[in-house]
Amino acid sequence: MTTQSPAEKIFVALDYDNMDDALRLADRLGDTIRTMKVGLQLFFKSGPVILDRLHDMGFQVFMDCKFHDIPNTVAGASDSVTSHGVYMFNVHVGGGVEMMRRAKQAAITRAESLGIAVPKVIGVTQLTSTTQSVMNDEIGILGDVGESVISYARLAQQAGLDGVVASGHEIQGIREACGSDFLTVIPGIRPTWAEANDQARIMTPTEALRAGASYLVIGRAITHADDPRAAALRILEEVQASEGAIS
Ligand SMILES: O=c1ccn([C@@H]2O[C@H](COP(=O)(O)O)[C@@H](O)[C@H]2O)c(=O)[nH]1
Repeated sequence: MTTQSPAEKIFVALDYDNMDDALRLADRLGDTIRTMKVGLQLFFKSGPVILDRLHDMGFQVFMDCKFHDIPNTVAGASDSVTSHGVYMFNVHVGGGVEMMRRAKQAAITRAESLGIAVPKVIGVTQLTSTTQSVMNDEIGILGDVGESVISYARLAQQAGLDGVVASGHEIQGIREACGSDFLTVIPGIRPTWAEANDQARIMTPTEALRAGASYLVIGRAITHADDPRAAALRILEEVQASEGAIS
């Protein structure tokens, strides 16, 4: 397993409503950050061309589309997103094992037919905006939110997925349950100087990397900063300054 630098472990969430702003930000970060996350807001405004533009600029793309549908439909969507050469995409674990299996299989089949790398397929567990009480009282899932995430991670692994999206608080439990090769992609990342906004289960970049996160997803702490590039560099400096934070 190759050791990655902190910058390689940070995915920047390009949550913009237009392609120009997204590409401008990506361009400003291009000498440090390797992977950009494209979500539904930007994708619906730009269309798939945003993926081509980011690839042309040399970025890897995490397509955060969170598929959740019947297995056949998710397999079709996985086939389509794979044909754009993305590095990673995700599906909701709540769709079940068969749905996740079909997503991964479709990704493998399409990537092999195109002779490209098979994308990492990642399962979304409990959203990082979900609190204990929202999960229990609104959604109606009983038990502890952390335990629910770990049981979803086990299901994702059983289905052959490469890892899960979870909060920083569950990294250690996922590693114990699924092993250290199973990827943990962690949003809800907040440096001490950033607002929590709508995120509930948050952690600082340094804490999450210390806990063993494979990747951090960071949006507003960078994109809403007065100087996004300075914010990204500050995060990298904080992480690098914390000895032993990087595995
Ligand atoms: O559980 C989840 C799954 C996905 N996300 C996405 O990550 C970013 C986080 O952005 P911030 O501005 O740093 O809060 C955003 O694109 C979400 O859609 C998540 O936050 N939690």
